[in-house]
Amino acid sequence: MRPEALKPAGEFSEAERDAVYRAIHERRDVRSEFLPDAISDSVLTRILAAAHAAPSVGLSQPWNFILIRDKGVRAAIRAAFERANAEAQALFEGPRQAQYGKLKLQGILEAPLNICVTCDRRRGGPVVLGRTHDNDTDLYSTVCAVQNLWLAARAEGVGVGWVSILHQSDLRRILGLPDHVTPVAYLCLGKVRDLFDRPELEARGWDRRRALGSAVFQDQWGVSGSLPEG
Ligand SMILES: Cc1cc2c(cc1C)N(C[C@H](O)[C@H](O)[C@H](O)COP(=O)(O)O)c1[nH]c(=O)[nH]c(=O)c1N2
Repeated sequence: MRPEALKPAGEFSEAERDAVYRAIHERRDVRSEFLPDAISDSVLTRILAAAHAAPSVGLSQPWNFILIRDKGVRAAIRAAFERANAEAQALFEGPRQAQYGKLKLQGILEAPLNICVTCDRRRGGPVVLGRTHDNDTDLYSTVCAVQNLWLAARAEGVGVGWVSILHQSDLRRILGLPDHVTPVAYLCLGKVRDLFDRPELEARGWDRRRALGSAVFQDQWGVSGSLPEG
């Protein structure tokens, strides 16, 4: 280790801490609220730099960001979504099927910018530190980049919607991805004025957020559902 690379961790002021938590809690998945205005290059660069600062297995930084503005490309993706979405709707039964049909689950054409975040499965060579016993850690790293992007976008007043109702094969064909590159996230981005104050799927009665206590166990699976002590 080069000692000169170490510096005091430094404390966040209360306002800085509040801002971080605000971005986390006020981040939303956006499908309909996109404004048509272009995202400026400086804002986009900051958002992408935040994504690119994500943790990655063995520092392999396996992501790429494909910026998609072309209307023809977006129309092809939108058509692929429509096909996949019809298949998805058929998988739900009873009243859920009709309820699903009423949800808007993408803003591919309304958002001025789409970004496909991909993972290069060869990045870092055949043996990557930390990936030796879990080959999917490159994909997890890429998802970390997506989350950084999503949070930075919130702070910049830019909405992000993740569209996963797409056959990977369609994405590969339309975007010309080589076999060793996996599309991880297809994102729609645009400035927003209004945002839901809670997940839209909750506001529309599809599902509810679960209490933190139901997600936390002590020492073993399911031993208790209480919050950690401390
Ligand atoms: C991996 C993955 C994939 C998808 C999503 C998210 C993630 C993490 N979400 C968004 C999802 O519905 C949303 O995050 C939750 O409903 C919680 O809402 P907020 O993100 O808090 O607004 C999402 N939303 C949507 O309308 N269409 C989609 O295809 C997807 N796909």
